[in-house]
Amino acid sequence: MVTSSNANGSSTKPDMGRRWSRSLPNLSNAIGSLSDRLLFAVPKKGRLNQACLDLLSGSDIQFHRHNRLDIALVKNLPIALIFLPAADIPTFVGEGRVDLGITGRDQVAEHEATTPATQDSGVEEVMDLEFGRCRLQVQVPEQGPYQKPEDLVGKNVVTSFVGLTEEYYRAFESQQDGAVNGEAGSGGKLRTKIKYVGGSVEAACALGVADGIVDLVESGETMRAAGLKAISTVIESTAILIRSKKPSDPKLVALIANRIRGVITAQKYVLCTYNVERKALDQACKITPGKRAPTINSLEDQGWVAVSAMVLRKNVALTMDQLTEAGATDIMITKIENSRVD
Ligand SMILES: Nc1ncnc2c1ncn2[C@@H]1O[C@H](COP(=O)(O)OP(=O)(O)OP(=O)(O)O)[C@@H](O)[C@H]1O
Ligand SMILES: O=P(O)(O)OC[C@H]1O[C@H](OP(=O)(O)OP(=O)(O)O)[C@H](O)[C@@H]1O
Repeated sequence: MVTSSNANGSSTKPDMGRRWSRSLPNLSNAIGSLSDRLLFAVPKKGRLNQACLDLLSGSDIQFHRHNRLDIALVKNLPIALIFLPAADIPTFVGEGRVDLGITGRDQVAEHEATTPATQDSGVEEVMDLEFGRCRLQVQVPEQGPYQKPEDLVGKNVVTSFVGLTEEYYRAFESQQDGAVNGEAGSGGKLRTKIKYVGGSVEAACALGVADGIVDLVESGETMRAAGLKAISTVIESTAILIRSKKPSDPKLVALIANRIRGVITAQKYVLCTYNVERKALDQACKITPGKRAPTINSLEDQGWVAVSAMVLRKNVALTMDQLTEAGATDIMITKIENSRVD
C-alpha cells in the first residue's frame, strides 16, 4: 500500500490502494499520464483564484505549480490540479473530462443555459464555498430613461453571460408578446439584442454599444464609477465545489469534500468558552446552543460550570454581550484551525 508524508512528516494513507506518478508531465502528453489521478479544476486567475489556493492549503492539498504550467501534481494525494478560467470549468467537469472543480454558481448557470445537462453530462453541486459572493445584475445609465428590466426589451444589451441574459429577456419578451397578441410567447416580435463581450462590460453603455448591460456586482464600485445603476438581479452567486456525474474516484471526491467542508466550517465558526453559575445555565445554553449541543464541564466550585460551544464568527460580539448579561464570566473566543463536524 502506498503511503505519503504530509508537511509534519507524519504518514497519511489516502492513496485508496493505488499508485500514482510523481513526475510532472509536460503539457503535450499530460492528460494521458494523469490517468491514475483525480483531476481537480481550479480558477487560474481572477476573483476566485486566491481563495481557492487558501482552501487547498487549509485542506492540506500540497502541490508545486511550475511557472506557466496549468497542471500541478499534488504531492500527498493522487490528484492533479488543472488551472483553468473559471468560465471554462463547468464545461470540462460537465463533460466528465475533469472530476471536480471550483467555480462560480453564475458560471455553472451560464453553462447550463447554453448546454442543457443530459443523463451523463452536466455538473453536480457538492457544496457552497461561501466566498466569491456577487450578483449578476441588469444595469443602465443612472440618468437614462430605463427604470425596469422590461424597459430594455427590444434594445441592445451587452454581457459576458449571454445564455443567462437570453433566458432572462426571452421570458419578458414572451410576456410582452402575450400582452400584444392575447397569448403568451406567440409572436417573438420584440427581440432584445444580446451581444457578448469578454470583459470591461461596464464600458459598453458609455461607448454607445449598449442601452444596458448585465454584469457582476459585488461592492457596486465598478458600476457606480461607470455611471450605472442596477435595476434587477438575474442570479446571485457564490463559489461552489462541483463534480462530474461519474467521477473516476468517488471515495477520493468525498475525502476532498470533507476536508474542504472542515476548512469552511472552521472559517465560519469560533469556539466560545465561559464559566456560568448553574442557575443561569439554561439561559446561557439558549444563547450558545452550539452546532449539536454545548459541552458542559463541572468546576471545583459546585455552583459553577464551564461551557464551550461553537458560535458563528459573525455573531461573536452579540453573543458575548448576551452571555455577560446572563451572568457568564471568563468568556473567551478561540479561532478554530480546522474541523470535522456534521
Ligand atoms: N467582484 C466580484 N466579487 C466577487 N466575486 C466575483 C466578482 N467578480 C467575479 N466574481 C466571481 O468570480 C468568477 C470569475 O470572475 P473573474 O472576473 O475573476 O473571471 P476571470 O477568470 O478573471 O475572467 P475575466 O478575464 O473575464 O475577468 C465569476 O464568475 C464570479 O463567480
Ligand atoms: O462591484 P465591484 O466590487 O466593483 O465588482 C464588480 C466587478 O468585478 C468583476 O470584474 P473584474 O474586476 O473581476 O474584471 P473584469 O471587468 O475584467 O471582468 C465584474 O465583472 C465587475 O466589473
